[in-house]
Amino acid sequence: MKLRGLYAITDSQLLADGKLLPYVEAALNGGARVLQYRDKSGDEARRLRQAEALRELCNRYGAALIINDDAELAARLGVGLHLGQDDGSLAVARALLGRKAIIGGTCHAQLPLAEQAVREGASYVAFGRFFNSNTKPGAPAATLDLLETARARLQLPIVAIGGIDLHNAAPLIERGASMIAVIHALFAANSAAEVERRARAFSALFEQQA
Ligand SMILES: Cc1ncc(COP(=O)(O)OP(=O)(O)O)c(N)n1
Ligand SMILES: Cc1nc(C(=O)O)sc1CCOP(=O)(O)O
Ligand SMILES: [Mg+2]
Repeated sequence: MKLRGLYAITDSQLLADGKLLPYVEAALNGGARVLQYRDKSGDEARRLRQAEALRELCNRYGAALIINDDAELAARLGVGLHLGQDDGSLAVARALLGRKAIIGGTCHAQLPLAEQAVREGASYVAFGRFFNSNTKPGAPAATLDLLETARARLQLPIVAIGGIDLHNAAPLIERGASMIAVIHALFAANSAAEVERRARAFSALFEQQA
């Protein structure tokens, strides 16, 4: 599938109390093309149950499901994977998940990390954080210039992440981001209808620059 558009990432706090499935469905209905299941709890049974439900939803909407951090869970479900610098080897994950799986890697603000991720078989690279992030305030900062340089040097899709909202997303797409990954500005909403409205607005930014 083409990796372009809104990349929604779940958050266990924002999507507690029965919000996970309705809010994610609203994001998919609003046009999110990729969904990452990001859950830092060690509750394996719940993680498996939730990830299976998300896989069913994503299949229904023709979106890709990516599991954060957990190559074993991704392999068990036959879905994609996102790995950070401390989450294990991309090359090992590629061998485990096969050549068709979508596998992404965090590259912070460092092109050499992206070049290494390419060599190890990544499907996309992620740079960030571009703005102040509610979800991850301590993440190292990346610049728009880095994005432009990366776009010129790398042949694979680039994901931008960190503090992205409807007011600051457009320049990231203009400067080379194929996808924008969003947690707070998408899911910190009072209703599923509001999540869908935001997802539509994020997705429309890509149509304007097609
Ligand atoms: C699309 C995307 N980009 C970056 C990250 C961050 O991954 P990581 O550095 O491993 O941090 P955690 O998300 O695991 O806290 C991501 N998850 N997704
Ligand atoms: C999970 C994550 N990784 C980042 C990085 O820079 O690698 S920033 C981030 C949080 C993204 O959430 P929000 O859209 O709420 O800022
Ligand atoms: Mg990680």
